[in-house]
Amino acid sequence: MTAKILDGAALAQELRSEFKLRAEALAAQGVRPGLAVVLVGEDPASQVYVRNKVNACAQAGFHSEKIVLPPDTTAAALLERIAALNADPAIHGILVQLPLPKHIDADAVLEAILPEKDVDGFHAENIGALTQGNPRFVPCTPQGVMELLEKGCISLKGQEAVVIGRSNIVGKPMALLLLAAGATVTICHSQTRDLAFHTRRADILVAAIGRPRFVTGDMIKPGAVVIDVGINRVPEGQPDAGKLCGDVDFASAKEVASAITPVPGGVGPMTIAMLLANTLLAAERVLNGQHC
Ligand SMILES: Nc1nc(=O)c2c([nH]1)NC[C@@H]1CN(c3ccc(C(=O)N[C@@H](CCC(=O)O)C(=O)O)cc3)C=[N+]21
Ligand SMILES: [Mg+2]
Repeated sequence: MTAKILDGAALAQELRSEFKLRAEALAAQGVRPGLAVVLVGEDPASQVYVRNKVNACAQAGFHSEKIVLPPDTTAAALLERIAALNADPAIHGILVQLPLPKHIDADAVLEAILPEKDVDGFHAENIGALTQGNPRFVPCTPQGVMELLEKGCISLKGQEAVVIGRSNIVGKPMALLLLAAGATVTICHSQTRDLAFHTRRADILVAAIGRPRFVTGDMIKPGAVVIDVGINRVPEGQPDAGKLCGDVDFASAKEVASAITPVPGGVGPMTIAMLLANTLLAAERVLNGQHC
């Protein structure tokens, strides 16, 4: 058996065409959705991601602003920029690219973004709302995974879902969304005693570990749905060294799973699509006077 591919690139493209129409409808009512992306420092990977986000905005007819600050920017200076964006009526969504330089307290920065402009869904108020089952802005990567599962007609009610990774950005919100959808959820992490014991029980397995090709076919239950959130470089000495790969060893996993997301072309493009979705939502809420 070889797994069905869950094509995130194709679904993201479909969604982005829909967003373009919704943006035009909003613009006709006098509101052009606007996203500000703030990058501190010169990390090459971050520069690529930020460029992709700004390009996606342009393609969908959104207004966007890219704000690039030097690596030695102080927390105070960054907070000042965020305050200005909070007050800017042309900006509906604010994204501060992570990771931030070590001398800046990232949590304090994320809390400074107005919750109604927090299109990443990282503000404590938005995480709290998600936890209580009244989601406002949901973090983009896990939300993109839910869209892919829905598009693939993968039912979650009563299913055993196992998430590897407990980050605030992916693992924890992913687990909350799967729980809300009726799955029985296990969160595994670096201190989990017998990881393969858990992964082999999973009907839905989400890998968000940050280790190239870590999850191999023998760790997967036959027929499981495998979601690969990892974005890594293939280490030297392995086939395709230097290319992009996920946290899942695709070659062995696809022989065991019933459905699987590829890297690239799986979860990554969906993350960007959900960023646009959240920005639209923020702009629509302003138009409708719903400040949540
Ligand atoms: N505040 C904040 N919000 C984020 O959402 C955020 C962040 N910081 N910091 C970094 C991570 C990473 N991330 C990705 C988004 C898209 C792809 C993506 O489109 N990947 C393509 C490949 C891109 C390539 O070729 O490098 C794919 O998987 O097909 C990857 C990674 C968002 N992040
Ligand atoms: Mg994690």
